[in-house]
Amino acid sequence: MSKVIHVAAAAIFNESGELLLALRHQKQHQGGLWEFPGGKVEAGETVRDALARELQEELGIEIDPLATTPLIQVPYHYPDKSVLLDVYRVNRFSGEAYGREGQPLKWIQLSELTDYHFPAANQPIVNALLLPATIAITPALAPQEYSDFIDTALLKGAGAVMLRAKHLSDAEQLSLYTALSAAYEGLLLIWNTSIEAANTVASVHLSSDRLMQLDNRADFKGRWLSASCHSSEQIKQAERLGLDYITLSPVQQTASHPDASPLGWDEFRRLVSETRLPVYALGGVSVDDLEKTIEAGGQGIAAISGFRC
Ligand SMILES: Nc1nc2c([nH]c(=O)n2[C@H]2C[C@H](O)[C@@H](COP(=O)(O)OP(=O)(O)OP(=O)(O)O)O2)c(=O)[nH]1
Ligand SMILES: [Mg+2]
Repeated sequence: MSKVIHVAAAAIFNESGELLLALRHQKQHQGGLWEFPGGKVEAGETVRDALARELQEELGIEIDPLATTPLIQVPYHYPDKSVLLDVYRVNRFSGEAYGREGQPLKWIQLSELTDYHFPAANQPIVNALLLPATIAITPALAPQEYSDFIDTALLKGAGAVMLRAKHLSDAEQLSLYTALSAAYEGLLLIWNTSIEAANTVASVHLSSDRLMQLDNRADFKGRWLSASCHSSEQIKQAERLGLDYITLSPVQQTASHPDASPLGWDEFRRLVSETRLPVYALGGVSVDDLEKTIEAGGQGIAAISGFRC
């Protein structure tokens, strides 16, 4: 097995909120595809220092390495090499970016990201950029109470809402999901449901049992597909099926599942480091844990409490 190449890469945003892409030269590995600027971490260098050096060498810009935020780590095996892409968000830089190695650059809107062709390892990075940092999960409510919950959750900073309404029939849940999607245009509304009931809704979340029963994601092409994971085996299945993201729980003791033993933050960090998928911390966590979650390599947090009145 050849050595893993550790790569520091950057999702660089300018003041207008545009994202910088660079085109890899035809003769490079994964040539002719778009990339997030960066390069190999050298011996004795921290990843953030490597990032600052690469951005200076490739783009002629200066960054403060400590002002960057971890976005995602992607371990990926190409047939000819294994890489670990260590991707950071960069929101501040000085100088004007230009292709110092002759590579074309492009500032794009996030909404255009899916129009570009990237190396296969970049799919989780694209997802991480498109997904929010927080997901509010609905408690069991009467159907007419969900829009109040969503209004409050959005005010409290929720970036997406997961409809989890197991006390309602599949048909009731589907009509609720349909009505709420129409009422909250532009909101990522995720339906926690079964493979069979999922119909054609835009975003489906599976329990870990349902995840283990799924063979492939062909029926979910072009839609968000995610799952709840509690173990390394389940995470591997989610990765094998090419899911878009997962929740990992319970990170801490939680009133809703008092018998489940918590993973703790060290185990959360370890499990996250083994997968390329974006991971939300779930179970006994709140927005107050967001910074800790992101430093531990997570995408963000998912929670019920903390998003209610
Ligand atoms: N910088 C960067 N590399 C990526 C991305 N996606 C992806 O698979 N890679 C791979 C391609 C390369 O095999 C490896 C690192 O590329 P690199 O820019 O450091 O190295 P290079 O191929 O330019 O070669 P070198 O001349 O710097 O030695 O990571 C990405 O988005 N950005
Ligand atoms: Mg490079």
